[in-house]
Amino acid sequence: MSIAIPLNTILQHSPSGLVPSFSIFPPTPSTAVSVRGIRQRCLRMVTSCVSYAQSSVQNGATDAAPVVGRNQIRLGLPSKGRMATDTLDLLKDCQLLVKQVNPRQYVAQIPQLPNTEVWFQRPKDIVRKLLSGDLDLGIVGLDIVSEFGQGNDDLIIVHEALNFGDCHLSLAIPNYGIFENVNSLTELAQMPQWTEERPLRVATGFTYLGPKFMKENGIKHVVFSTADGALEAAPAMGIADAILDLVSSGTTLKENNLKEIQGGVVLESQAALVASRRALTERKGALDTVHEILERLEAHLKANGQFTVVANMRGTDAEEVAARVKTQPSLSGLQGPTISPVYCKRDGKVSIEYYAIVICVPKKALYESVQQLRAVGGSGVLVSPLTYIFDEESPRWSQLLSKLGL
Ligand SMILES: Nc1ncnc2c1ncn2[C@@H]1O[C@H](COP(=O)(O)OP(=O)(O)OP(=O)(O)O)[C@@H](O)[C@H]1O
Ligand SMILES: O=P(O)(O)OC[C@H]1O[C@H](OP(=O)(O)OP(=O)(O)O)[C@H](O)[C@@H]1O
Ligand SMILES: [Mg+2]
Repeated sequence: MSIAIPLNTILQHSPSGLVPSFSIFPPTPSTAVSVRGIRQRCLRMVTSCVSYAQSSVQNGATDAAPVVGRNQIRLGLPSKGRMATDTLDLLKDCQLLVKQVNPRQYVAQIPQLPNTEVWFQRPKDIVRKLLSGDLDLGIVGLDIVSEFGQGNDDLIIVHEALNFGDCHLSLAIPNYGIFENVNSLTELAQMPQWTEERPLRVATGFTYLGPKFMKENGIKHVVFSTADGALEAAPAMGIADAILDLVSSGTTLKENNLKEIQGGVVLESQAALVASRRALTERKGALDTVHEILERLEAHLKANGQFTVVANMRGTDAEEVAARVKTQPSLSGLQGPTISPVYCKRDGKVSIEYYAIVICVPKKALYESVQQLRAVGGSGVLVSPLTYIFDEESPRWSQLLSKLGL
């Protein structure tokens, strides 16, 4: 298997494989950050680039930044792209409003987390900076974590399903010409066209995951090229035979006469909360902060998929009503229904003829649940959105502690 990757890509994609001779962002102790401070830092960066123009370039700090060097916990969020707004919206929904004075200011605060500073970065730089110790936590797509984290043990996925940024990394080929009847990875690999002299040419921005996937699938004669975007044009331009890129709606593939193939999905991705193991174990306050963020995220995301449903039911006592409700599969709620007496006043006397039942139902099962409620005598059904569901303990928190060996 031969792999053709431009030198600059190799440099960017090897967080641990470089021997850099200078640092773009030298690790600095924690400071109160001002716009002037950032400007000065950028100026220092430019000066370094100029005076070391002949040197190799590393993306991020030279060495892993010392964990004891600063007190603030740093959370990296996407500075632009399709993840940026959704990330801020999710945090806002968790009452973690990010206060950014100006969209061009790359540092911000979350008043609810006074020991934490937010740094806006490109997603790939968030992963790089988690590895170099310049960030402690981050929200990025799993695709970027896999591509730029390269299986590094220091990266820990704290929450793998933040419910936005859904896409998958997939191999796609033209739906015409010699590929017309090729519909699987096996069929693609078995095409007689690919030889050592004329390998399958794949265009991709994923120069770590691409070759890894091909190797794992035993595809020998393959060569990779890379570009920064609009990869779907490569086959029609004659630059590549196939592409390996992110797909969400599938429109870009379709519009460029490309198709996905069976067995060609490299990974499924959505936004995730990621942390540096070193930061969580060594930086004071980092574990408490991630616990709070995780609890808020889980409570919000769990509630997001559910409605609270309240209905009145005529009955003789709470147990009898409960027994009737329990005959219906969609009416159990989180831990069974809550049933309380409704006190009515009739002829000057207080009596109990109705019971109020409260359940949480998955949004998708709402109509089915209303029908089931009616079937057992429910009336006056009220439906309202749920904001948070805090479990006794967050399951991901226990998983995190065990990953950290705590
Ligand atoms: N259709 C999609 N195409 C690309 N990324 C997607 C898609 N849907 C969700 N994502 C997620 O959004 C992340 C950011 O993608 P986006 O293209 O917006 O930003 P970027 O890659 O930083 O910018 P650029 O494409 O300019 O390099 C991806 O890494 C992925 O996790
Ligand atoms: O399945 P779809 O919904 O059509 O989305 C997939 C496309 O979106 C992304 O490109 P992006 O918009 O980031 O442009 P880029 O190629 O310039 O990065 C990705 O690289 C695909 O080209
Ligand atoms: Mg893009």
